[in-house]
Amino acid sequence: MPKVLISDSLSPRAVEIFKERGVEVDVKVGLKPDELKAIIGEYDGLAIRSNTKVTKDILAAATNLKVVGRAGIGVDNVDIPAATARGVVVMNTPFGNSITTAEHAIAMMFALAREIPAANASTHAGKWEKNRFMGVELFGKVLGVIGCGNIGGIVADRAIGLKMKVIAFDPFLSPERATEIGVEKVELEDLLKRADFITLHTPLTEATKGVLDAKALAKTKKGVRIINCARGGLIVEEALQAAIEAGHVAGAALDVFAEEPAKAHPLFGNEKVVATPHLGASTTEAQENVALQVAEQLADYLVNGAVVNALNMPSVTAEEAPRLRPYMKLAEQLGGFVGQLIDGSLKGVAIEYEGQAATLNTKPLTAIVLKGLLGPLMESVNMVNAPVIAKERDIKVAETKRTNDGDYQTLVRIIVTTDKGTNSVTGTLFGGDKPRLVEIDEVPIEAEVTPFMLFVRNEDKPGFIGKLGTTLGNASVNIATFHLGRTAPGANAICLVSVDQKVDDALLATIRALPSVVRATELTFA
Ligand SMILES: NC(=O)C1=CN([C@@H]2O[C@H](COP(=O)(O)OP(=O)(O)OC[C@H]3O[C@@H](n4cnc5c(N)ncnc54)[C@H](O)[C@@H]3O)[C@@H](O)[C@H]2O)C=CC1
Ligand SMILES: O=C(O)C(=O)COP(=O)(O)O
Repeated sequence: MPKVLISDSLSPRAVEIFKERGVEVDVKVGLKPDELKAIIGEYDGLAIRSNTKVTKDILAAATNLKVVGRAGIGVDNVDIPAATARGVVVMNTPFGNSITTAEHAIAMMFALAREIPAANASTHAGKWEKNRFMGVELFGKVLGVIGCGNIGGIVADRAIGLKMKVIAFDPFLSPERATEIGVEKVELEDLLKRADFITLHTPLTEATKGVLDAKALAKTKKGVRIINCARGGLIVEEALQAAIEAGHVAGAALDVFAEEPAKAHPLFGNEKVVATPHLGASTTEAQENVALQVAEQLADYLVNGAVVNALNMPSVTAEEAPRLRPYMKLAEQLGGFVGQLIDGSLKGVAIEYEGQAATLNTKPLTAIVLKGLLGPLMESVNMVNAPVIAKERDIKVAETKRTNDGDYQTLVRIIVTTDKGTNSVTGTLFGGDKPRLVEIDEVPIEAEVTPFMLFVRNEDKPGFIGKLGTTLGNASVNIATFHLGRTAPGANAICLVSVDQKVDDALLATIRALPSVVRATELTFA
């Protein structure tokens, strides 16, 4: 039974779902990094929010970990490249808390415009300072949205309802989408110059880090108010403090901070600053949504192999997973086969899906072909990191799909090019679920992949098969199956022998020395 650790505070719904789906679950909230590191090796899955930092160090200790599920959106607390390198799938729940977070941004905008937190504190203190607080209207003001994705789009929609003029800076926002949601797409410079309120809704990345720095703040309108419900690192906090103290920025509402938990901060105590402790996603509704989604996604992956909302792997729906399963086995075997056949440095892989195979979601199949192919050539390759490794090494990967009018209803063919030549292998599924090789280097053959195999290319001459059989017999190697193929009588022939044990180097050398042998390769499959 797979085992999952919940290491941040999640709605109890998550535990119920894991149990219903046959996943064992432990809840340990507030672990220190060393404590998490000491126990993470026990778990197949980890469910987190923003508190748990899934660092390279933690991942190195996570020897059984297959998946990290973020009950929420931002994954800047997960080292995704390190997770990918270790084959750990990272998932988030991209929509569950977006309305809630957008509402928090709007609430923060009102709080700033009407100084509600300060007025509230003063009134509770019995001061009745009616003349001290003078707000500004939102009506007719320009709201600048930096990052107009899910949350930014919802904020824009609500702000338009408040009769604000919304302008957005987002290089990935299409003009069509901008028109659809009623915002004016602008450049950052323009936004900074025109906005009365600026709200941030980008992820924290190298490109967005410090997007509001001293230089950017200097370009803003005097009296601008700034709302950040995305990530603290988007604003250079010292620059914001200076701009507030200089009277240029009229106020800031911050839900997130560069260092969290933020228990002491130079901006704390400043009446122009409204602060909340990363509450953007904290509503009952959003927490139910994200807990339910993350538990379903993790359980689906660990139990059925379905991949939803993964940031480092192609998706596989729960419906597709059972259909894909025999193909995954076939694709991995074909990749592994050709990976052991090739000689020279890999340049390109072409994967052809024919017939039924062409109707499938082939992205995960291609990922597992690459895993099979690269596995014999390097350490620690898995389905998650294989496409990244291929890209890093400049190995061109091409997929083609075509309907098939040949002998087989379904075929997967892998053609690998190296600096020394080309090898190919083709397979099908017998009876819908049993992988079979049907062609090696364009020579037809019909064979099952077994743990120990011997591949021989030979001249098609009488007496060769007997000699090969005797050589194996003399070495006490038992033959399980013997498959032959040739393009034409007397032409190049191949034989694929399944044996009960590994063929050692000395025996391989004897086989290579047999007359008619062109090449002999030993193949192993885990
Ligand atoms: N305060 C809180 O509790 C919460 C905070 N968040 C934060 O909000 C962020 C946004 O969430 P979503 O809207 O769901 O994400 P999203 O992916 O739907 O939208 C992000 C938008 O930012 C844009 N973007 C990316 N790089 C950019 C750049 N360099 N300049 C301008 N725009 C850029 C993207 O094109 C995209 O449209 C999350 O990454 C997370 O960090 C999310 C939920 C709760
Ligand atoms: O979903 C996000 O990105 C959030 O920032 C929410 O964070 P939290 O789950 O409340 O720690």
